[in-house]
Amino acid sequence: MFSVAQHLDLVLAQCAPLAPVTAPLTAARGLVLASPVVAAHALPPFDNAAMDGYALRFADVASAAPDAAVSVQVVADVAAGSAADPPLAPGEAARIMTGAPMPTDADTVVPLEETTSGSAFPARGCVDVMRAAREGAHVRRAGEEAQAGAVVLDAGVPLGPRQLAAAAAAGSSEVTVHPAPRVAVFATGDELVTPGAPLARGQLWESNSLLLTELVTAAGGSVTHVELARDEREALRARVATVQASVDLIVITGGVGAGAYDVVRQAFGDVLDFREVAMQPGRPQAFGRVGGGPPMFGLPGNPVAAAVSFEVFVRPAIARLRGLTGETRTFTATAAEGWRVRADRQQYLPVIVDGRLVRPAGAGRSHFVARLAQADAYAVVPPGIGDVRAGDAVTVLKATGDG
Ligand SMILES: Nc1nc2c(c(=O)[nH]1)N[C@H]1C(S)=C(S)[C@@H](COP(=O)(O)OP(=O)(O)OC[C@H]3O[C@@H](n4cnc5c(N)ncnc54)[C@H](O)[C@@H]3O)O[C@H]1N2
Ligand code: MOO
Repeated sequence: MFSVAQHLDLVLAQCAPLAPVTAPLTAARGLVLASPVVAAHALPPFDNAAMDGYALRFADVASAAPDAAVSVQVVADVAAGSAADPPLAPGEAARIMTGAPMPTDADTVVPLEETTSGSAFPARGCVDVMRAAREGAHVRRAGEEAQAGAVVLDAGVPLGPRQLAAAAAAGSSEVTVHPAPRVAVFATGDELVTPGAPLARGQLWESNSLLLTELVTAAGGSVTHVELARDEREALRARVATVQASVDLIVITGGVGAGAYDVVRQAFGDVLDFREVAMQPGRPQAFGRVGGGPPMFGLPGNPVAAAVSFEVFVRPAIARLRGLTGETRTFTATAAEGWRVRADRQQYLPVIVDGRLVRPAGAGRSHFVARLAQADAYAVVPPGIGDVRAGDAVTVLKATGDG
């Protein structure tokens, strides 16, 4: 029997970050940076106004007060996007809009609310300044957020909405990223039929391929192939051989047991590592490569076992292929009620999370796929701990797709 950690070591040793590619920002969401993003220019690129108002020399209006306004002559108008740099003589000002470049001759912006201009906000003529805070007020300085060449995003960062905005603001149109792993999902089992089709005696509606497709997608993989395979050894080998050149990972469920018709073991028993892992559910596991193919998982067919095996082994493998490091998926919670635990295996019990409390979702049997829908995480109880009592602190593994 192998520990969970030992089996995870075997898996991760076979998974390396995928070779970097260049992607346009618009196609990079969810991908992980392989190279840092550096600022092509200073951020902001030029001194600019932080408020709609008047750009002027502070010295001209330093004495301004509500009862002692100082008049300035507005001689120019600078809109955002304007390349103009109007000269300003002492006592002169330019009307300026938020984001517009500061005239070289000005050092301060007086917001329109601090003048007598009111809603008229004139672009020419005399305006009375009632207050000027300080020299440099309401000016956003070139480079105050980042200097040209500064690292804005480090390698290893996953690109979400805010990171993509930062890359765009830094002047990047494309980024160097690890591509999303392409994943093939196979469900196996002669007893399985498509959901909704009539069931004959001995048949079951197939759910693992959808479960795994959605889990892979939510974990940042790209499912490019989904197939329901029959319990025929040569046919499964042929299908895997056909698909493996065009994917980065293969996930098969069912047929890893020692039963007479367990097709994954029959087809790949000589090339994959078939292991008993000290976990409940998910004890039978298979992993390895077929020929020069990509890493391949044989997960147990019981749906809860497949779901747990995904979180414990497949998700970390996908994270590694994506170039992610240090993904933390666990947190500590308190058991709202107790439950039984087998002492010889690491238990993964589907639980309902309620703030910092967790309680079992359903009975935690490995074929209870309908009740799995109530769970939003798995309580992880290491071997040797024994039963959990109400009030105990427990480690909880987040379920993919629930944040
Ligand atoms: N004699 C023993 N029998 C079993 C053992 C054992 O140690 N000795 N282990 C049990 C455990 S634990 C598990 S888990 C399963 C693993 O077996 P397989 O991976 O070969 O899974 P299957 O036999 O193919 O299926 C198990 C169960 O799950 C249903 N299933 C399978 N695939 C799907 C799917 N895509 N969608 C929905 N349901 C699926 C299948 O119909 C079976 O009911 O072995 C135990 N037996
Ligand atoms: O360990 Mo099996 O994986 O319980 O259902």
